[in-house]
Amino acid sequence: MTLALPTPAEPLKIGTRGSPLALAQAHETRDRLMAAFGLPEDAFRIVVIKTTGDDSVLIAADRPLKEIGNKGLFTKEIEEALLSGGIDIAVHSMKDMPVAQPGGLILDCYLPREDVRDAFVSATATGITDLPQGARVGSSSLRRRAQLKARRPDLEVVEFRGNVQTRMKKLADGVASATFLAMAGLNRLGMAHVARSAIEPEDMLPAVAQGAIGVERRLNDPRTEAMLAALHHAPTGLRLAAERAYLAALDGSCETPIAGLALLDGTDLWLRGEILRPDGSETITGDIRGPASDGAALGRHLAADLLAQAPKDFFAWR
Ligand SMILES: NCc1[nH]cc(CCC(=O)O)c1CC(=O)O
Repeated sequence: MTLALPTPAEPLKIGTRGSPLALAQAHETRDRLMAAFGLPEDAFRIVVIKTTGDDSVLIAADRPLKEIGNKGLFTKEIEEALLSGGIDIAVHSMKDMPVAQPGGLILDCYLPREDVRDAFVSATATGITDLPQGARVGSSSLRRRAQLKARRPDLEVVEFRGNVQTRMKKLADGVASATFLAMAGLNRLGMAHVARSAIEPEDMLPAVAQGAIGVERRLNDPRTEAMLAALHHAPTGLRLAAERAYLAALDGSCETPIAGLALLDGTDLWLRGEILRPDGSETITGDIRGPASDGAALGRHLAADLLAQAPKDFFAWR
């Protein structure tokens, strides 16, 4: 079924970062809009926007992510373009999105969620357990670093950034024996074959919103509101409402090793959470079940539960 929509005079401008994954996500969004409304490709224009997060000096490969900070690193310039009318909608990896959007913008359209799992990538080992004693693993994600150290304190973790190709080259050059990538990104790039194994959430709980794409728009823009409403995947929206409320209540940023995942079980949500010390020396976990319509409340309750379990100095490194 195609939906009727007023024919626009101008192509709808879709804003995105320029990385291969960001472009794949922008194309998926465009393709879904074309299919939903029976529109031709030239009804859309994909506009690439460079963000602070794409600045190669600021984001120098050996600079720890936590030094750089993450508040809107990949989103600020894109949101400015939305507000100024340079673009009409913006496509984001929800994993990288701050929990609140700037005034005048709204994020209420999610595409169907991809695989939520982390991929284990290595030429020599099949998974975390068979890495040799003291092996070097590359990751700049505080969550993955902490989760890995919690399971294998003997391993050495080194900073590891860049796109998939860059990271594969670093592995080939022996910079590390293994790394992690999101299965979602690999699938969307048609590169699932580089995953040696997919790590189940029971073994490594993913980041909040991992695998989900969100489409942001201006408030008071009825045309994009109607278009995105038709695209929105409600089950993904219910899951992310719980996960993002949980993250917001923990005041999460990329300085905080936080994991969280909601699954739908009929009309109920099952939300699991984990917070860790950055060195993996302590892990606090919890879960909660309840009606999917109460997702945000479930998220806040789980966050409060984990915070109540945390010893006084648990967040001292913040
Ligand atoms: N922080 C970078 C980032 N943001 C989203 C993804 C992958 C796609 C996703 O999780 O939706 C990645 C790379 C990675 O973790 O491998």
